[in-house]
Amino acid sequence: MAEPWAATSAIGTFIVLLITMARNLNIPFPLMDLFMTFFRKVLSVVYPYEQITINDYRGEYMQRDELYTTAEAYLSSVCTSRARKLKAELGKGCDRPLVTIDDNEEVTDTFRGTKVWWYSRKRTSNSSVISFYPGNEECKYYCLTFHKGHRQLVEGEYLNHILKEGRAALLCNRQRKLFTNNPSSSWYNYRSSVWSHVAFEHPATFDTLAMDPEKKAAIIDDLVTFREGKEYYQKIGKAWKRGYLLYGPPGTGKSSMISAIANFLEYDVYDLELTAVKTNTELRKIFIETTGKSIIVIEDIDCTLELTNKRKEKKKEKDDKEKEKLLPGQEEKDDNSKLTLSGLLNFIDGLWSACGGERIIIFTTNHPEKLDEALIRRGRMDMHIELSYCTFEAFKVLAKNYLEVEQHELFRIIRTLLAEVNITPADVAEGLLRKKSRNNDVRACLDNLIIEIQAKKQADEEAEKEKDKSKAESSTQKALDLDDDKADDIKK
Ligand SMILES: Nc1ncnc2c1ncn2[C@@H]1O[C@H](COP(=O)(O)OP(=O)(O)OP(=O)(O)O)[C@@H](O)[C@H]1O
Ligand SMILES: [Mg+2]
Repeated sequence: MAEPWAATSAIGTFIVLLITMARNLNIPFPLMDLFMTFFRKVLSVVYPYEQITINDYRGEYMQRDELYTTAEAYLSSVCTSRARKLKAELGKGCDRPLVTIDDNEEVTDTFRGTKVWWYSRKRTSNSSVISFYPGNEECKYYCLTFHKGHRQLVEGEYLNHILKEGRAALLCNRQRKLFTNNPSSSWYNYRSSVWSHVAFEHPATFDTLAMDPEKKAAIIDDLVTFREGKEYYQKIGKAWKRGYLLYGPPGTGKSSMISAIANFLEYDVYDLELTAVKTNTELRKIFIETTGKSIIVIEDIDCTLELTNKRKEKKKEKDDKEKEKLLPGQEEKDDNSKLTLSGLLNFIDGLWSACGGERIIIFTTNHPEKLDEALIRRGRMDMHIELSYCTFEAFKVLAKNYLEVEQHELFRIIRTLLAEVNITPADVAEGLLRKKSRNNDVRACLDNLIIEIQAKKQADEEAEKEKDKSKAESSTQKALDLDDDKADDIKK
């Protein structure tokens, strides 16, 4: 049997010839119809192929069909080596050109030992109506042709295989994004949406992140387990999401770690600015408009909302008094008209998290002790990660990245100093930076760092002395005040 496309074009030419002949010989239509029915029956015996058409656009509003885009990506990743005519396109949201088979080109693919044929085709409309929608004048489509004996395999498994592999290929090729939420006052403009985005291009990775190697390995292990845990999460009945609380002093790498996680998992980042959110209802809308394979970040959570223990307690007393005056049902309505801790908690572990694929939520703070326990309990913030002052191990990572040195005689002095002084990786990184004034010299950079750490040590010691001095002064003052009180009592 000839290849399907050779047979198809031969049959096509034969039919065109027949119709032309029938017209020339004035053969009546019913007779011709009878002949065609008979011809189709014979054809189904001698030509045992069936085909599925996958159109580029579909529906009343001409949306792009996902099966077409995933098939395109699949063919681009799997079959282009077998095609002779290719085309390259820079798709929307992609950071690399997509090379795929050109129009009117054919390729074959083999799935579980079964051969299938893909034809890329273009149909041009004869209609003179001008359409707003793309694809109305010109429709591209793929014809997937297969032996009729393999119909079940193609419909049941091969198309799903195309979807899965094509989605994975699209994901590899896409430009990742950094989203920020727009103030709700601008949502009602038809052009603006809840989130705006730019390309996410932060270069921080786990290789450039200076921290204890064991801790780093544990975090990477946790992320890999999460990424590969779809079936496991389903089995244990948990939404596929994970929360990380990053805490530590300013400049210890919390934001850098978020970028490292995003680059490692190849996820988008949604940087949620809570101060721009006024109510729980707005928060719900914002969360619902995030997509799967994303990281939702709330930086400096202790500064953005009244979520700290003390403020909450004070407020509780006030709220309790006010609630007593409210009518039944009014309380819930009022909670939705402002942003509350319970509103935030609802969305961390509420229903939203179950839809649309895996998500990670990350909070950062300089003061974890100020946060409400409910907010950071395990199950919400599953892993608490402390980013601390620079240790010698962390310094070695920075030295390797910044100066490309793994050993140096000055490392010994730096090791001793780092054990005594609290200095952030940000300060160490700045001290190591290659500069023209340091002639890009490794020794000059390390010397400069030693000077900086020694200066920090001195400053810390002076601050400590100052603290002791003021402590002593205040206790002397207290003692004096006490003496005065006693003297007054005696006088009385
Ligand atoms: N652990 C680290 N490893 C590598 N570089 C670091 C690290 N910590 C800080 N840096 C450097 O310092 C800069 C500031 O760090 P980063 O913004 O990640 O700190 P942060 O903990 O988020 O601080 P803040 O609490 O003020 O937001 C980074 O751009 C990076 O160059
Ligand atoms: Mg930060």
